[in-house]
Amino acid sequence: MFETGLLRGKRILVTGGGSGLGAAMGRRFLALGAELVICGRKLDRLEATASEMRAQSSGKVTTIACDVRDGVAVDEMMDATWREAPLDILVNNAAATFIAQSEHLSFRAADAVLAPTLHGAMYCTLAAGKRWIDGRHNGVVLSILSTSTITGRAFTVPSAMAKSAVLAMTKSLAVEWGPKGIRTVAIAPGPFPTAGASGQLRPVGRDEGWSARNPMGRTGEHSELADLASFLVSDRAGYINGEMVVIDGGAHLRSSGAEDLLRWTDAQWAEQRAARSKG
Ligand SMILES: CCCCCCCCCCC/C=C/C(=O)SCCNC(=O)CCNC(=O)[C@H](O)C(C)(C)COP(=O)(O)OP(=O)(O)OC[C@H]1O[C@@H](n2cnc3c(N)ncnc32)[C@H](O)[C@@H]1OP(=O)(O)O
Ligand SMILES: NC(=O)C1=CN([C@@H]2O[C@H](COP(=O)(O)OP(=O)(O)OC[C@H]3O[C@@H](n4cnc5c(N)ncnc54)[C@H](OP(=O)(O)O)[C@@H]3O)[C@@H](O)[C@H]2O)C=CC1
Repeated sequence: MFETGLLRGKRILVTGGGSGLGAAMGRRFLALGAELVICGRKLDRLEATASEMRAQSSGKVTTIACDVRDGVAVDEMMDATWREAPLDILVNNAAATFIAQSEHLSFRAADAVLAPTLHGAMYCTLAAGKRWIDGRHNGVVLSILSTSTITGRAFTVPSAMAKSAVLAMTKSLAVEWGPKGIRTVAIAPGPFPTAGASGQLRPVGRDEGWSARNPMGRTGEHSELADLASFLVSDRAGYINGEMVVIDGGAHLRSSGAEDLLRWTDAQWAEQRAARSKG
């Protein structure tokens, strides 16, 4: 789809790059000539993903264990990265979510989603941005958001709030940092099956009709999201700034995707909570 070497010479950090969509984007960036840094909390998973990537590509892959909820750890990760060379592109992909009735959310439960999804994206963006500005280096920040930024989404309220806040950051920094050579862009994916998203959002017994109800009759392919991300972070998209691109087959034009949960009974929710507390 793209010219070979579209991302040659680009150093890209993907947060949460050890699994799911982060790993899919990382693989495509490598194939297009980029050098990749992936971070997450679980070093063993990062290493396993990096080994697979190295087997498929000659590009350089570095892993860093980093909890993006911890600003000090984020600064240390950026220092370690910059010691070799400046990053060119940051992908804010790490996030957390789960379905729950909002009246049952404890403060800790709300923070378990807000901290990685909102604070993590903000800490990484600030840490990369200040280094780019100090070093007069151009940069791109791509944040992976959700169509909940357009529709809102019942039963995943902390995630919808966090993603909307990161969209506000994307638009605000486009104006503030654009003149300093930093582009900020975002993607709002619809349903793209991953172990993380399915585990958190699709417990056994939840409506199975997502594909059928999608205007395109299917969920997204990881390669489709990776293609869009590759274009948006590339110099070919150099005039796109402050925008969020939706990739969902048109699903959000029909519904937020959570309306089936309005039909869940209190007993079903109680069962969901019990399953969680059993681990
Ligand atoms: C519903 C919409 C469908 C529409 C379809 C449209 C397309 C989909 C759009 C999706 C948008 C976003 C998607 C994603 O983000 S997918 C990524 C999913 N991946 C992850 O979440 C990975 C990271 N997850 C985690 O780290 C954990 O799962 C967790 C989020 C739970 C955080 O772990 P942490 O160790 O920090 O937290 P604790 O286990 O210590 O718990 C902290 C408190 O949170 C409470 N909790 C945890 N899970 C639940 C739950 N399922 N329900 C209610 N409460 C929960 C827990 O009890 C703790 O609180 P208390 O101490 O007060 O008990
Ligand atoms: N799949 C889908 O349908 C959709 C996904 N999205 C978004 O796409 C992105 C990727 O999701 P997906 O691939 O599905 O799910 P995953 O669960 O596979 O991805 C989440 C990643 O974030 C990392 N992560 C979570 N918490 C932290 C933390 N505190 N510090 C560092 N890393 C962390 C996880 O690694 P670790 O556990 O090792 O820390 C994991 O690699 C997310 O932003 C999600 O909101 C949006 C809409 C739809």
